[in-house]
Amino acid sequence: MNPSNPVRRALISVTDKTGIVEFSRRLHALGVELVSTGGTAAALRGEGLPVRDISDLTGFPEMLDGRVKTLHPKVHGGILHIRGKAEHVAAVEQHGIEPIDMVVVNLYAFEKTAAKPGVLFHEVVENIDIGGPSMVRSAAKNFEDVAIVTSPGDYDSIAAEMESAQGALSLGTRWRLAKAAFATTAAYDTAIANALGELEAPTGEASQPALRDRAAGMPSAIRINLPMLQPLRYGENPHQAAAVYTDGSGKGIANARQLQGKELSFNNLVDLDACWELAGEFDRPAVAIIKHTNPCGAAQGADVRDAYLRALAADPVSAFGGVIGINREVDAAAAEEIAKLFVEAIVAPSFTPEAVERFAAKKNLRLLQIVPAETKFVFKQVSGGALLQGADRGTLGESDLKVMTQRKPTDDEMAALRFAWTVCKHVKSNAIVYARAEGGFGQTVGVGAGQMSRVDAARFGAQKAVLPTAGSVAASDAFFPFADGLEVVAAAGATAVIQPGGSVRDAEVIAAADRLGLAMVFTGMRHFRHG
Ligand SMILES: NC(=O)c1ncn([C@@H]2O[C@H](COP(=O)(O)O)[C@@H](O)[C@H]2O)c1NC=O
Repeated sequence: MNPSNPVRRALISVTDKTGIVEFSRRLHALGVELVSTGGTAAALRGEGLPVRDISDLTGFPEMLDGRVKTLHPKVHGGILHIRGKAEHVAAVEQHGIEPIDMVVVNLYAFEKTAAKPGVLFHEVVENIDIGGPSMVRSAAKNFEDVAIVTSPGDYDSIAAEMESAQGALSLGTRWRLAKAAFATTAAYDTAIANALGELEAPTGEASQPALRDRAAGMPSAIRINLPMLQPLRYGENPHQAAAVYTDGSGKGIANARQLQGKELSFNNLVDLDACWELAGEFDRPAVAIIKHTNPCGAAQGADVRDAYLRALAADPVSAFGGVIGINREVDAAAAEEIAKLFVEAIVAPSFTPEAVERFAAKKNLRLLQIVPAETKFVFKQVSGGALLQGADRGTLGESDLKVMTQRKPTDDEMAALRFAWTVCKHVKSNAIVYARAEGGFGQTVGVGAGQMSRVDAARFGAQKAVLPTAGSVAASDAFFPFADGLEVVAAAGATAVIQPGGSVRDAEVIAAADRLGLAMVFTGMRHFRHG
């Protein structure tokens, strides 16, 4: 096909019929013959469009419950022959094969079907499209002569281009469509392999439900298929290339909507993810200010402004140039305060128009509006392979907390301990978090992050504290192997401690806590965060 060879015949076979009538109408107006499979033909005919049945083109009925409709040499020969090759043209003429210049296909909704609660095994299998991907691949391979349209989002621009070019499409457009088509079939097969990989073996019974036996465990293989959303200027450092990729869900940091500000950097996205995850832990208004993935301040408050001011007060020096995560809509009062500080980026579920107005003067400040996503797995690449683990969704129930000391925490201490423990989960190991809870609203006091020894984490957290550590509480992401870390915490003036417990020297550590007058709670759960 070239500009002087317009599309004469289009084969249309779509499960998602969005926009197909309007697109077909425009093709028909350009003189294109419409050939279609059962349901699609009915939909087009129902709107008064002249359609030729696929069975008329193949000379064969659609059969086997739709398993065989377009799987025929008259279809694939019509798509695949090279128009400029005499032998190909002679062969199709000899066999009465009519050229198909455009294929419009979208596939059986496999993923949607497989995700249906209570779906039967055979229903999942039946929704594996065979004929559709075959046509998509044939047409994409022969992009020099054939156009392949797989996305309803392309209908309008394709029709418009054809209308301005006497029914033809440029090679550039066909190349772009072909690449998108192969990405579509790759993603489709990935989805099938992923879904089937988690199903129990078939029993042959018609009523077998498609249960996922590994729903709570790990996938049998990792097949990642995430298209690039946009290239980034560079990675962690300027000499590293980088880009951001999307799962297409429209949720989470990768898909957050940027309302204003400079181009996002790799480090911005990493830090935004960290602060959103932390702020999102709390039901009350909460703000997390992050530097290098660790919180320099995190707090709850009566409203967003209050939470922000309390988070900032925890370490205003480190907060300079940080990123901020907020778990609530940001209003004008909060924006007014936040705009006084130099920060790189802010992420929140929404911003009032007045808040957006307040930020508008800060042209470089990146504002991101996010739809929360539930992260199921955390992926880490290592040389020669990868590690996959369930996301750290561990939370504390009432019965998980065991008071180990003679003194029980007061209600205020307990509120602060719970807050400190939640923040600690988001701090690089070894982590000690000092916190307090004025009026029940948690606030970090000092954060000792990413130290090679727990005793250093306890020391640095206290040394860095701007707010008084006297009267605070402390959380430790893993057990104290010796009493020394606990002694540092007590020397800093903390009155209560929360930690997993489980050390062979727990008895020693508990005795030290009693000797120092501390209240200490065990959680039975560790929150290491290595990287
Ligand atoms: N079996 C075949 O030959 C075949 N040819 C096309 N399809 C699919 O049938 C669907 C459209 O069916 P209908 O036009 O009947 O609604 C499309 O999603 C298309 O990808 C087929 N179905 C499954 O493999």
